[in-house]
Amino acid sequence: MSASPPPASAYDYVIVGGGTAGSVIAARLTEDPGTSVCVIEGGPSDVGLERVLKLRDWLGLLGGDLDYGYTTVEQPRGNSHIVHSRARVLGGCSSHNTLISFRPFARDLDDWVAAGADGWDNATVQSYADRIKCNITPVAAKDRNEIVRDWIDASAKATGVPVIEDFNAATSHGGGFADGVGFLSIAYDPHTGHRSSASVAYLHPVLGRRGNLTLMLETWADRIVFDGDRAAGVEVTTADGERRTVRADREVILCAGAIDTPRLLLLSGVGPAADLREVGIGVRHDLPGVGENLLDHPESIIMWETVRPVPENTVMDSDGGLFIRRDTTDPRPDLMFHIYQIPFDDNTARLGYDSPGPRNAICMTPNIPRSRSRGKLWLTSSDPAVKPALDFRYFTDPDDYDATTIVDGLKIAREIAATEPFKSWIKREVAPGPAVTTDEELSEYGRRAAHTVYHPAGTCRIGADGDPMAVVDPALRVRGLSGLRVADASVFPTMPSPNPMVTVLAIGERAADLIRADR
Ligand SMILES: Cc1cc2nc3c(=O)[nH]c(=O)nc-3n(C[C@H](O)[C@H](O)[C@H](O)COP(=O)(O)OP(=O)(O)OC[C@H]3O[C@@H](n4cnc5c(N)ncnc54)[C@H](O)[C@@H]3O)c2cc1C
Repeated sequence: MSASPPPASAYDYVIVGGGTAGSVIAARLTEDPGTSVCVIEGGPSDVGLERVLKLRDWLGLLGGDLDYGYTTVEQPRGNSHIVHSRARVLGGCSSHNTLISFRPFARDLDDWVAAGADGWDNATVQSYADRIKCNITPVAAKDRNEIVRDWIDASAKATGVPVIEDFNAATSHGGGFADGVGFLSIAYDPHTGHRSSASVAYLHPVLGRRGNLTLMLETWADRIVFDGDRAAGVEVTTADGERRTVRADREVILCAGAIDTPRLLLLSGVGPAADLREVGIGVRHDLPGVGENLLDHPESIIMWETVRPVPENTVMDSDGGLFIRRDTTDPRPDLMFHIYQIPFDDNTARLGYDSPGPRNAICMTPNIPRSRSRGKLWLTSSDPAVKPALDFRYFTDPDDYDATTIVDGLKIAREIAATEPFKSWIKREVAPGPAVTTDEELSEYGRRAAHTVYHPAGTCRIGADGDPMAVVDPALRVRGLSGLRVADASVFPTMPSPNPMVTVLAIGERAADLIRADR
């Protein structure tokens, strides 16, 4: 099967990035046979690529040939060793992530509207989430691991939160939930264990069937080409090293993700003028918000050795979630935990902790749903091959809210580990270990062993017209230029409380409508 027609010189729309949002937009726009779309994707196809499609193998993809692997600058109050995995394959991060699927909460979207994202209210965004084609389902009965069941029971008992059977049922038409614990909802096929990623759900069914959809794989977008203030195409380097320009008669749509979309704008002279001049890039358009407002969900880890091997059945070794609400003035949870049924030990091993065998560890990773630290991304060179600098400024918020949240999380995790039926699984606490007890010690350990839930976002945020730091308007058009839109995780004004992929998919769905409406 030929995946797509041979490249032409011009298309109606050129999409940079066949990732999570890019796959949705490409599929939706080409439903109209009269609209031509070219997707420039840095990675290969995932069709038939079993190591990608088999969801349980996700961890093996991190750090490999399908991972761009972005490091950070030194984090004086956090962990300087975090590597931010970003997928280099069709489907983007939905092709190497864990596909945990949460709709955003109503209050998260109220925050967006308050930040100037007119039209991104809860009712509208949920109606786009209703359209998502990925197969999102709570963990199937056969995949429900005994230790996760016992952890859910113990969490409910220790913390008083309800057991929730389907988290998204509570969110989609109910606005969200305050707290709860349960098996996660995951975008997968329980019969095959395969991903239901953005590429699987949106592109695979149409590849080779739509003459108006062209994929340029293993092709890197180096710069946006402008005709005056209008984006007229993209300069790319193809798999065999050829440099060429792919022209867009209508629009260029950037879907390269929260790191590579601002990187491409900056390389194209769109960003903070002084920063661009410093690296010798001519200023096309002074847009000070590009690369600012770098958001994430930071997490830490507590690990135990188990008395007997953890049973094998699972979706992807991280099948349960717990939400706690400490601040009762807000309807949303403010502390989340994933459970890992494997030793998730990169950061603890670096700190000198031992690691139980592969089937003899259980971990909890408390994370901060609405972290108050804000980071920045910038270029250190005009060479497109040089990776940008990322400074998440982890744990730098003035009230120490972020570090306090992690300390609370580690303490709650210990209470759960002391509660039956989970307690009977535990042989010993491996990290941070029983000697680490005071808030100061827990904060120090929690920040040094910190990790990312892999959710960078916000670096080209939506905002109102008068907001100088807004990069795109509420219709996702880059401010001050024409023919150029951004649609991916970089447009988030603030971070949705839970895992963000469903929000990104909904952005893709709505972006397609906004693009069609402007046509
Ligand atoms: C390991 C991991 C686990 C995660 N787990 C979850 C989870 O369980 N649930 C959840 O909700 N979220 C999860 N996330 C986050 C979620 O996957 C992302 O927020 C989301 O997929 C981002 O989508 P995007 O469209 O913004 O970017 P991406 O999906 O990253 O798409 C960007 C695409 O652009 C391409 N690209 C980039 N630059 C260029 C260029 N210059 N030229 C050509 N192509 C380019 C890339 O190859 C990629 O395909 C996880 C992320 C990771 C990394």
